[in-house]
Amino acid sequence: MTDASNLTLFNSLTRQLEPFRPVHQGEARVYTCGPTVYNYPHIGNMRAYVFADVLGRTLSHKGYKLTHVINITDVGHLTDDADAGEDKMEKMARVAAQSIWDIAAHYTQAYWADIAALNIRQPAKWSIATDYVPQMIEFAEKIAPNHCYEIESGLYFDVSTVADYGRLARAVTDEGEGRIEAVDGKRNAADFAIWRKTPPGEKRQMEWDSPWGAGAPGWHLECSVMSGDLLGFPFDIHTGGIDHREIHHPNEIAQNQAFCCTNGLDVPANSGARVWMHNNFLVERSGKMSKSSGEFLRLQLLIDKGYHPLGYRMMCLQAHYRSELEFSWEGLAAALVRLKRMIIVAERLADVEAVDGSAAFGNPKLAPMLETFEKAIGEDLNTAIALTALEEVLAAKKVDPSAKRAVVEAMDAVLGLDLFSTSRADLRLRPKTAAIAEAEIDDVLARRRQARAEKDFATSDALRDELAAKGVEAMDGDPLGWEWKLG
Ligand SMILES: Nc1ncnc2c1ncn2[C@@H]1O[C@H](COP(=O)(O)OP(=O)(O)OP(=O)(O)O)[C@@H](O)[C@H]1O
Ligand SMILES: [Zn+2]
Repeated sequence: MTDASNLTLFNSLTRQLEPFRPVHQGEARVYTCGPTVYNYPHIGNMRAYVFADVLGRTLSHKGYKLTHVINITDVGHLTDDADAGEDKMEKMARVAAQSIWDIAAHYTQAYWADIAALNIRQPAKWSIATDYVPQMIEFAEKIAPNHCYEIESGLYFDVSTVADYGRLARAVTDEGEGRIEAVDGKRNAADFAIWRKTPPGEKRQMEWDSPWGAGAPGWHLECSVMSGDLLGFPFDIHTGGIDHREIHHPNEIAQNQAFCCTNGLDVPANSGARVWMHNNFLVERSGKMSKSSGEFLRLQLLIDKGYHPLGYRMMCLQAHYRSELEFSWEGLAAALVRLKRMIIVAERLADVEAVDGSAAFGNPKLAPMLETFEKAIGEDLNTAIALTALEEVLAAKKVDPSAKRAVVEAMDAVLGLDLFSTSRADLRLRPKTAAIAEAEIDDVLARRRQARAEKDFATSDALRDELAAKGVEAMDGDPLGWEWKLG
């Protein structure tokens, strides 16, 4: 099942599908831009990590030794990606009247809880930006003589000093929205701060001494430094949401070019990563994705409304990562039902022991399904088709159950739906607002079953009405075996 030659990925740098060729034989080194921990992540943010997780699982599945790094941005990300505005962390700390360190700790924990709930694997390392400030200063000192200039507000990177600035974004350097901004003394509109000085007379909560005065590193510098330090230039794959293709990643690439040239590294090394991959956005029409709106779409909100988080993972997998995905509650409910169908079949395999890979994968009934799966996932992570292959395996009749279990396990190791550890009952969460406890529902339903068995339909109907009055609908003969839902 591990056919390492069979993986193509869409490289945003070339806008083409390319066969994956690792920098180091048998290894895959991946860096994913992590969250800015100034607030809870919304489910759109989490789509970026589901995507990176599927990429990592696929690389492992194809036989590569994976080293995955995700960072935590706890300093330096401004309210405007185009290098203007206030530090998001400083701003939240001011509004909440709390220390930045407390804010960062709280929202990092909240993010990790979402990571766990979505069955996203732990990376080899979570790199915390504030742990790398000395390395950032060192990196900046190295590239400063040939690529940077100092003005009152900080040390700026001169984008005209590197070849082909912005080729990832395919942007015109000095034009376009978001690129014109008002820092006095900048040489080019696209130049960006790699070190922001604390203005005279002010004191920031997070600041460090540097050759350019007290201040804080720029967000783009952080990712260049952490990825290069932990994975070595060049490494294989750098991921992030599609918005990063426009500013953050072009700026990282410019810094990496400067660093690699300064350090005599090869030309192919100079983008830092060979492949840059971007997930498209999760969108929502009424704007609830934005953290500035009151009730924004957090994973916890989905859970509070009774949707198991793996239903959201399923929703992500149903779309290709490069397509925009529109969020709707109906779509989420449908994804959850689909997951439940799979789990019902998986429960039947619960006590079956999986046979050894080669015996299972050679099974004549399952082999074509496996081939479809391998091809789909190997073609730029086509999870939508991979899911249908998994469903075919689950539905296959007259197949040795141990072979079936082995194949389902192998496929689920890539998709991460956690089919063998999640039960049907786990999936049914009681919404926070429900006026009745589950035990009470179960009790009424048991009495109702008894009444029906005794053909006492008057009592049975009365009990059904009693539940309905509390917002619960009894479901007779539901094909998925759900006995009730909220009406
Ligand atoms: N709606 C979305 N759908 C998918 N990915 C997204 C979406 N919004 C942001 N992302 C990605 O989420 C990841 C985390 O982003 P980050 O924590 O920096 O938040 P952000 O981009 O500042 O979002 P926000 O402005 O809403 O706080 C990044 O890879 C980003 O590209
Ligand atoms: Zn980044």
